[in-house]
Parts: sequence; C-alpha cells; structure tokens
Amino acid sequence: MPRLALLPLLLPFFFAVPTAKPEKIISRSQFPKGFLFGTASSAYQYEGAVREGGRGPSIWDTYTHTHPEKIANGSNGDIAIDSYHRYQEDVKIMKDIGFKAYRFSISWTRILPNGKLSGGINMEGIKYYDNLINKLISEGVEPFVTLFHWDSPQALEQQYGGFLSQHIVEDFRDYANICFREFGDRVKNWITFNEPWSFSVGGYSSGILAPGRCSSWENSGCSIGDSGKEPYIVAHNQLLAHAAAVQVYRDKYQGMQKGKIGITLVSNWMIPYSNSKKDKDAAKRALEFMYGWFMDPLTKGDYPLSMKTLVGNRLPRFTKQQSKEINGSFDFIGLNYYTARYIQNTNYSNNGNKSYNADSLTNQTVERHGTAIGPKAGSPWLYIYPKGIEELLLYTKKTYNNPTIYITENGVDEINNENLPLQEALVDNTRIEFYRQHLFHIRRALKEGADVRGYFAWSLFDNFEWMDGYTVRFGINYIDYKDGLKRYPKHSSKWFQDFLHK
Ligand SMILES: N=C(Cc1ccccc1)N[C@@H]1O[C@H](CO[C@@H]2OC[C@@H](O)[C@H](O)[C@H]2O)[C@@H](O)[C@H](O)[C@H]1O
Repeated sequence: MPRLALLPLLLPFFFAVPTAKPEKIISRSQFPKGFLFGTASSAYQYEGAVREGGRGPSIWDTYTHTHPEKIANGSNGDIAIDSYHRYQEDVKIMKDIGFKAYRFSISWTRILPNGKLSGGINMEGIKYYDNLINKLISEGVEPFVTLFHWDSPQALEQQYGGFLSQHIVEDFRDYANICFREFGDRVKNWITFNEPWSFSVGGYSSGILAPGRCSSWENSGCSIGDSGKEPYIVAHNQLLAHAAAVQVYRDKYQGMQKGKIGITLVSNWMIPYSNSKKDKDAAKRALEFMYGWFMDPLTKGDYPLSMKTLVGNRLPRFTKQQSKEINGSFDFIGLNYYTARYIQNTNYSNNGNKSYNADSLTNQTVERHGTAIGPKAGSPWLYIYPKGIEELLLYTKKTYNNPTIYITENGVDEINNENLPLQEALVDNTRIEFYRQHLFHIRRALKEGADVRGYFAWSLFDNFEWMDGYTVRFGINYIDYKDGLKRYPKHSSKWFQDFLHK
C-alpha cells in the first residue's frame, strides 16, 4: 500500500494530546540504567510483634504506653501493620510493582534485647532478618538496611540516658558489628542512622518524638529535658556512634564484603522570605542548622561556623581524633526530602529561653504575602514544593563536593478518613502528581551533574506515623486497619508499576 494512503490512519497519533504537559512526562528510561527505585520503611512503624521473637523494649514502646496522650488516638506500634508476620506477602507486592530495592531498619532490641552485647544476642531476631533479607534477594530486590530508625533500647535509656551519654557509642558499635557480621554477606548497602536531626530535635527540643524530652516552657507536656542543650548532645553522640560503626565496617568487613555505608539525613529546602541580605543569610543559616549540622562534620570534620557562633558553649566540640574519624565517614549520603520553608531573619529572643528552634535566629513560614509555599498535604507541616528537591541536590553538589546521594525518603500523605469507602480511598491523584513532579526535578538535578544513584518512596504501605499514629496515610498501598490489615494497591502503586516498566 503506497505510503500516502497510510496517512489518514496515522493522523490521530500526530494529534494525540499527552495527559500531562510534555516536560512533566516522566519515565524510567529517562533515568540512568543502574538508577535504583525502591520504597522505604522502618521497624517500629511496620513490624509489630513487639513482644514476640525475643524482642526487648525500645524507647518507642515505653513512650507510646507511658504517654498515649502524645500519640493521635493513643495508638502505638504493638501490631503496626504486622510486617513481622507478613513480610513474604509484602516483598511479593513490592516485587510485582517492579521496585528493585527495599530500605528497612533493623530493630536494635530484636538483636540485643537489653541493648548491650553482655545482655546476649537474640538468635530469633537474627533469624527474622535473615528470612527477610533472603526473601528480598530471592525476589531480586536489593536490601538497604538502616541500623537506627529512632527505636533505641529502653534498657540503655534507663542505664545511662541513651544518646545523652557517650556510653551509647560503644554499645551502638557492638550492635552494628553483629549486623555486619550476620548479614553483610548479603547486605551491601548500610545506613547507620535515620535522620539524626529528627531524633535530636523531635526527641529533645520540641519533645514530640520519643523519648519526649524538652524544656517545660516548650508546652509539649515534657516532664524533663533541656531544649537548649540536649539536642546538641544527642546529635553529637549520634555522629560519634556513626563514625565508630563506619570504622568497624571499614576495618573488619568492607574489604571482604564489598558493601557501602552511609547515613540518612533530612532537610527542608529553605527559601529567603525576601530579597534582603538578612533573609538570604537567614535561609543559609537555616540550612546549616538543619543539614549542615551533620553534613559539615561528615565532610569537614566540624560544625558550621554559624552554629558554633550562635550556640556557643552549648554545642559540644570534637576532639582532633574525633574530627578525623567523622570527616569522610561515608560512601554515600541518604537524603530525605519532604517540603520547603520561607525563612526570615529574626532577633527572636524567646524570652531568654535557650532552644535549638530559637538558636538559628530564623523564622520559618509556609506562606509569603498570604500565598502558601505549595499545596498542603495531610500533615500540617507538609507543603508540597517539588523544585526543592532539585535545589537541595544542587546545593549539596556545590557545597559538599558532589557526594553520592540516594534519596532515601520522599512522599506525601493524606488524612485517614475512616468514612471513605475503600475504592475512593485508593484514588490518590495528589500522590501520583507528587511523585511525577519530584522525579521530574530529580532528573533535572541529574542533568546538572548531581550524583544521585537511587530513589526510595516513603512509603510502600500506610503505617504507624509516630505522633500522628494511623491518622495519616503515606502508603502507595492502602492498609485496611478495620479489616485484618489487608493490603490494597492505591492508584499510585499502579502508576509506579507503569513508570517502572516504561
Ligand atoms: N517524619 C520525619 C521528620 C519529622 C519528625 C518529626 C515531626 C515531623 C516530621 N521524617 C521521616 O518522615 C516520615 C513521614 O513522617 C511523617 O510525616 C508526617 C507527620 O505528621 C508524621 O507524624 C510523621 O511520621 C516518617 O514516617 C519517617 O519515619 C521519617 O524518617
């Protein structure tokens, strides 16, 4: 048939209108071949079975049971989404979607029930993670393992105040050593800490996360704490513990096991409220207080100058030896990104009350001249600003000599509306648009030379969302809390399946 005759048949294809604006169309093939796509989770938010398999109590068990008033609906992670018993089904779900990696955390007290080596190793805990890792590998899913996702051993909290004491460095190193030895033949990507910023600020400045310590004037119902000192002590000890674990991995395991080790940090993108120099300087300071607090020691061996100046003698100092051990103690950085803020300079005195939140002399807002920074998600603090992930990646490239990055968490939530019929609850177009736009901006950062190697969506399933309990949903798969924790794919799960197969 002459070509001209074919034309009428082809016309519709020339005028087909893509569903999204051309520049927003995104597909797996637009990312590097080896770029990893996965989902992320954590032990306390997913496993449940808190008194099973020999597991000892963590500070989140104590916090949720001692202070149910600090958790939405007084809920807890006793059962969570029962991943401890359903991990086989869960791995099958992630594999069928097409994810090639899974980030999960090991519960320290499943391995060492009372936190210390001297208290004995729990072989049932070892067995559980062996089974999970073997299942992942048998389904072609690469394990990314976080050693600490906020669930420190209650026994160490009682014995010496947990991360308020440098004793934790030795106990964390012993715990990490067991994990490297038992799982390092199959786990090739290790993350020491998840968001030391959140654990330090949430747990010890605002008091909204376990162990719920803060100054009494913070009005978070804390009975004890010091918001101007403890966040800095806890952050310092996490960095020392991180460096100790990396040292063990590099000295005893990395040569033979050939894995990589890093740490996961979180940062908002910070936008000057105005073009004034004061607000531009304030935005830089806000980044230093949230991101540089950890990135500077990891890449320069010391805290940012702005923190040393403004926090003064409340900021611990590194010895020469500690500085040497921390500087360069990573093969990659995990970066969690959720949202952005407008930043104003302020001489905020907080009535003389010292706290991390007041020290940076910044006022953080989600709107400017009456316009929000972006659409609000389910949680009150989550405003959607996709360009922020590109800006943060390029800031990291420029400021910290382009380190290897994995986006280890990125996601958005909706309120858990219990009256919504199931089929309607599975429709999550906001989440599809959130992922499309953030992946679009990651691709732009890649094209600008940022060394991004992978991306993990938060989260595979709805789960126990800390102080918000089960009242917000982050999953690309839905959990029916009213019917046996059954798993159902949301539309975003189908979107990812299509995206990953294009
Ligand atoms: N949640 C954070 C950081 C944070 C800490 C305190 C208060 C707000 C936000 N980071 C990551 O966000 C994820 C989503 O966090 C949720 O965000 C909305 C909040 O309302 C909810 O309480 C929190 O769990 C967590 O599930 C991961 O475990 C954690 O690594």
